[in-house]
Amino acid sequence: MLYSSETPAAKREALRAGLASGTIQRFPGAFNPLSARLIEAKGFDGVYISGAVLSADLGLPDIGLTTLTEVATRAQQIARMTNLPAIVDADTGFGEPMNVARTIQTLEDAGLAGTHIEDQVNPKRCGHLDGKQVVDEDTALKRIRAAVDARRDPNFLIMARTDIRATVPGDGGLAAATDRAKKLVDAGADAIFPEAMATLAEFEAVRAAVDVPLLANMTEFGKSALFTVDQLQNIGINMVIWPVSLLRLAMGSAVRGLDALNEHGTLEPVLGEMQHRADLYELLDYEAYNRFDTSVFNFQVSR
Ligand SMILES: C[C@](O)(C(=O)O)[C@H](CC(=O)O)C(=O)O
Ligand SMILES: [Mg+2]
Repeated sequence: MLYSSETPAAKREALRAGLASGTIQRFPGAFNPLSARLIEAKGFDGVYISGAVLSADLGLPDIGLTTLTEVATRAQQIARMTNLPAIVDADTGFGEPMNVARTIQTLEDAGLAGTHIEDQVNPKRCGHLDGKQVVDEDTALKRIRAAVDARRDPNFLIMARTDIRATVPGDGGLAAATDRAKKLVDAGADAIFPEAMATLAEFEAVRAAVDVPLLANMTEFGKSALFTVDQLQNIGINMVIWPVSLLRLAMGSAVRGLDALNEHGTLEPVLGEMQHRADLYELLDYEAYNRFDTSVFNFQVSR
């Protein structure tokens, strides 16, 4: 109850072990602390905390409007609800290299297992939109060096994301991405997130270029096709995220529910789409709170 029973240090060790295991680590995106519990209950390996979801949750587009304080606060609320390692999207690191250093220490303090810092200019864009721009190599490497130097727990995962692929048309973009990935690793990045890869062959090219763990972003309606876990595992990807998917599913369901309410004046026809009260209480571990204090849990739920 009250949740996680694992320390942040133990979760970071588990993440490192998972990435070294040879089995791809599956990280769906939690859109709130409760959904992190569901991800754990369903047997996934970790929880991703998306900047796009964090922004959308506030009703904002994903264009660098959220602050470090907002991101760290929400990430802490999510991370502390699960025993799984959680990694959070830190966008461009919230400023210059010294801000990046502060970002890393703040996210360590918030109990995260790791983060990714990208090489877009400020203000950033969703990586799957056209018209985004990246910073020059020197600036990109300085961000990663600052991040690595700032961390106190050597197991806190610092992943470098490069958005350069989609900023250069054709094969030149892929060459730029493999080149930047290598340099980011030399600068100390523990893992690479090559953003907006169009094909499996493109992921394979990055795989051949660097030895560190690689992340694949299976976000829907973007530039990458939706490869399966097996396809990604077979080409040596170490971690896959579905960053916004649970929010999209939940919002899709909310749209259908409101339409049904407009049409029928009751939600009776969509009860099957809903999580039952009993399942919610199970996910919340209501009974553990009962054991703690029987005066709190003094009712029955009927199916
Ligand atoms: C991974 C990502 O950075 C995120 O914030 O979740 C987004 C996802 C998306 O907008 O679909 C990105 O790919 O830029
Ligand atoms: Mg993002």
